[in-house]
Amino acid sequence: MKNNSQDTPKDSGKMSPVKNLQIDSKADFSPLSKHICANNPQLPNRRKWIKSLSSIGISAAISGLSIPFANANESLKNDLSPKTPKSVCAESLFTIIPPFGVNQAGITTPETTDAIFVAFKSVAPDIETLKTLFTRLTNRIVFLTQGGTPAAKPNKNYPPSESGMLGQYINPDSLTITVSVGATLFDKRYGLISQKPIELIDMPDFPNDALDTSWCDGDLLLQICANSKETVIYALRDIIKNTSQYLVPFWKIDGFLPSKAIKSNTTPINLFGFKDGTGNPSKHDNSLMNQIVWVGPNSKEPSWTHGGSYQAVRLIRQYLEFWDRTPLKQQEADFGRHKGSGAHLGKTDEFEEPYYAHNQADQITPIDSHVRRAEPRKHGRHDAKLLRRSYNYSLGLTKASQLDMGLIFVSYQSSLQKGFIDTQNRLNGEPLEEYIKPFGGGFFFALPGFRENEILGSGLFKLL
Ligand SMILES: C=CC1=C(C)c2cc3[nH]c(cc4nc(cc5[nH]c(cc1n2)c(C)c5CCC(=O)O)C(CCC(=O)O)=C4C)c(C)c3C=C
Ligand SMILES: [Fe+2]
Repeated sequence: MKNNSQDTPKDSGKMSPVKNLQIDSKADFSPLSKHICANNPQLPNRRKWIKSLSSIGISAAISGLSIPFANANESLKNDLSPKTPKSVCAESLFTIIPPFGVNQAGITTPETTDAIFVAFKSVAPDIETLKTLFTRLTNRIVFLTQGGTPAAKPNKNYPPSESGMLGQYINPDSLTITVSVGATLFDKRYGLISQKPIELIDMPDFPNDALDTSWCDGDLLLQICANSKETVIYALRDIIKNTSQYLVPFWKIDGFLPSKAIKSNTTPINLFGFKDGTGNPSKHDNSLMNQIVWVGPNSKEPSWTHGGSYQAVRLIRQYLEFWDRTPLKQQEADFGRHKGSGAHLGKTDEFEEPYYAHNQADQITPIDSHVRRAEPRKHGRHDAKLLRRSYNYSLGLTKASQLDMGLIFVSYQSSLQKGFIDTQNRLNGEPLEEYIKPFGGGFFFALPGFRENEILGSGLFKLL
């Protein structure tokens, strides 16, 4: 019988399939706790939950047998996009975001309270070893995101198979692990040059940037999201333990979002005290997502990229002490929205369109404001062809005894140029720049999704 260690399935460097158990995507993954989900008020009791698991074959996972991870049932197989689960309870330790699909999870799936972004340099000596790395990574993602019992305890003369920090059962906790690659992975080392996504470049300096190279770029980026700190830390430790021959962590930053907003599925409020995310395109609009987020067959991109997305990550320090001494009127003018409601200036509803959408001559929202520069609405909506999925960070104090806090700005887009770069160029010189300073991040390409029995990035490797 196999367990979930890094050698399951065979870690031979060949594109060996990932085997797994079947799980019913419609199964009840509501929490055991007494918490009542706003969108799932009818909770089953513990016995019912365990029954529902055993009836779908999870018992093998719970008892630590062969392949301790689960995957989607037939209906999920037929519909591979990682849809927002219908009865997600943000507080639930038991929510599984299926890792399989045409697109990776963690992009249009619900935001979580916690995240880690970690960039790695690859030390895999050749392409075969790189394939082995992606096989291992896939196996760990499949296990961690669906939970189960860690591998059996080994001989006491060896290190344990995992950290043990989550106890004897690993809950899925809405965990997603999204894998992206940087432009440097396509350098001479692995013979991948011809397969590079055409717009993938190292992140350039923008005018307001003060980039610190120790916080920039990387061969590979993991975005690890879940609804607790311990779940994201556990996942990162597991991945480091299982990939340390191939990957060296290069920079890492922890992100958080207000749990109140995540639980109630409302727009998170950022560190400046403004609702942040209101203007995003709807993740539930598949055709909009295909246009704005996912690389598709209508592009000139290499075919293996279809279903992937360009990812822009910007580490942006926010000068909070300075901001907190700024008059409300100025704060609202800088953003172009009201502080409490998040509505456009002069409006009351968060989602109401601004005056300038219908009349470009209107000045209620200053021309220079953040939202107006980002999304001028000169030709309708979505001038900014990107989907934002940002987190706050907190790194302690600067050498000047100021709060070292800010935004891990993350956007996904089908075109880096039409998405992040064009939008950033419109924002260059905005009044908000007095309060923010980008110091790191990078441009990456989030790999397409993978099916059960497939390996992340297999499309890329098959072409070689
Ligand atoms: C290049 C893209 C963007 C960067 C970088 C960026 C930084 C940044 N943004 C905020 C806070 C807010 N941004 C808001 C809206 C908004 N921002 C961008 C793009 C970037 N922001 C876009 C495309 C939009 C949407 C505009 C619209 O549709 O009208 C808002 C308003 C609420 C919302 O729509 O989300 C806030 C608040 C910070 C603090 C920041 C850097 C630290
Ligand atoms: Fe913004």
